[in-house]
Amino acid sequence: MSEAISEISSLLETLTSSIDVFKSELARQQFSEPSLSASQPHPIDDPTYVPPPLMYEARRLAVSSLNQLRLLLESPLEAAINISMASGEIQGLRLAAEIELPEILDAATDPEEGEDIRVIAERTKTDQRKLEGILRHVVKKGWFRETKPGYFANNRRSNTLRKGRPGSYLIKISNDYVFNVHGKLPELMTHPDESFRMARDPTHTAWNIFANTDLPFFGANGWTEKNPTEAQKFALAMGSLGVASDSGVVYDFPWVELLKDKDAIIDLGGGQGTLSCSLATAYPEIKSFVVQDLPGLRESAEKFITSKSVSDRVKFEEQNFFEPNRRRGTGNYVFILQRVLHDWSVEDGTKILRQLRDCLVDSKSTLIIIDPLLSPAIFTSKAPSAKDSLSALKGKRHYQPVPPPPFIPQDFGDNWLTAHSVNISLIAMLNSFEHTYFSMSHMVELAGMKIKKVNATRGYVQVTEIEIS
Ligand SMILES: C[S@@+](CC[C@H](N)C(=O)[O-])C[C@H]1O[C@@H](n2cnc3c(N)ncnc32)[C@H](O)[C@@H]1O
Repeated sequence: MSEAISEISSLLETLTSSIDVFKSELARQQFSEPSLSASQPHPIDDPTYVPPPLMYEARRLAVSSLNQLRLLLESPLEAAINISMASGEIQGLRLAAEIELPEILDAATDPEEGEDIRVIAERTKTDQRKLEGILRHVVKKGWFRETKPGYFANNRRSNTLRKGRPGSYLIKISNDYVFNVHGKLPELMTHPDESFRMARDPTHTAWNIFANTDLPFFGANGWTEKNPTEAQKFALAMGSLGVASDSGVVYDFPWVELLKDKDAIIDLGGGQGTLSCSLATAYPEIKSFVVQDLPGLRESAEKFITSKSVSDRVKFEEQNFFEPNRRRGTGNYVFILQRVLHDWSVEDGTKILRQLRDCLVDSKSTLIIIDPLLSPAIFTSKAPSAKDSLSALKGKRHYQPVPPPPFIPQDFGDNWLTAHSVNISLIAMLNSFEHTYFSMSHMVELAGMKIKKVNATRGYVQVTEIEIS
C-alpha cells in the first residue's frame, strides 16, 4: 500500500522552494524585499514591470500554495462568517478611493507615520468613529497601514487606489456593476418564470433585473450605447482590467514578427484602446494601429490614445462587428479580438468571426483572439515538484508555464481567479461565458476557421492564433 502523502507538507515544500527562487530572483535584479511597512510601491508593483519567466512562475506557485494552505488551515465557519461580510472590504475601499484617502495620507507631515484619524475625518467631513472602524477593517484586509493607534498611512497596495490609477477605476466603477449585479444572481438563477431563468439571450440577465430594463448591456442598440457616459465609465474599468494582462500579451507574443508583411493591427471591439496603446508604446517599429468600436466609444478612446502620446500611430474607427468590416479587401492586417467573444452567445460569436473570416480570405491577414481559456478546478497528488519545474526554467527567456505541482489546481487556483471572476460577471451581465479550449475551438470551427496555436502569457489570458480551415 502506498503511503498517504501529507498535503500540508507537500504544499509547504512548494511554498518554500518557490519563495527561495522568488527571493533569489529579487536579489539577482538588485531589488529589495517587499515590505509590509512600506508606504511606497515596490518596483515589482508597477503594472508595466514584467517579471522574468522564472520569477513569474515562482511568485504564482508561492501565492497558490499559500492559498491552498490557507484552505487547509482555516476554520470553515470562520471562513463563512468572513465571506458573509466581505462586502465591508469592498465598500470600505470604495469609500477610501472616493474620499481620495491615498492622497490625504501622502500629504501628512510624515507620510511614513501617516495621518491622525481626527485630521482625516475633519478633511473629509466624515464621522470620525465610523471612519476609523471602516479603515481598520480595510487595514486588516491588507489595504493601508495603522502605524500607531489611530494613525493611518499608505502601503504598497493602497497606492493603486490613487486617482487615475487602475485600482481606483476598478474599485469605483466595476464595483457599481459587479457588486450590484452579482447581488441579483441568486434571483436570476431561481426566477419563478422558467423562460427567464433558463434564457441565454442578453436581455434576461441578472443585470436586466438590477437595472430594470429590457435592453441588453452591450451592442449597437444596447444600454451602454444609449448611455455614452456609462459606456465611457465601463471602458475605463475594462481598460484597468486590461492593464493586468497587457504586459504578458505584449511581451509573450511575437507581434513584430507577425506584423512584418502587414499594414496595421486592427483592434476590433478595442474599447478605449488600452491594448493598442500598450503595443504601440512597446513597439515603435509597428507603425499603424486601428481601434474599432461603436461610435459611443470615440470620445473616450481618442482622449485615452492622446493621453498615451501615441495618436500619430493609433487611430479610432467606427465599426459594428456584426457588419462587414470596412477594412475588408483594403490590405493585410492582424485583427485582434480581445475580451470580445466572451460577451456573446456562440451564435453571435460565430457571426462576428464570419465577418473576420471574410477579411482573411485572399489576403495575408490573420486573426488573434485574446481571452482566458478556462480549466476545471481539479488537482492531483501526483505531479512534478515545484522545485524540479522551476529549476528547468532557469535562464529561459521565453515564457512557458510550469505544470501545477501536487495539490495545486490546474490553473493555479486563486492565481487565475480573475478569469473565473470575470466569468461570473459575464454570466450575470450578459448571459455569456469565458471559453474553454473546446468551446472556443467549436465556435471558431462554426465560422470556418481553426485554432492554429495557443500561446500562454504572463497574465490571465492566452493569445490564440486562428487560421482559415
Ligand atoms: C469587454 S469590452 C473589451 C474591450 C477591449 N477589447 C479590452 O480588451 O479592454 C467589449 C467591447 O466590445 C464593444 N462592442 C460591443 N458591441 C459591439 C459591436 N456591435 N461592434 C463593435 N464593438 C462592440 C464594446 O463597446 C466594448 O468596447
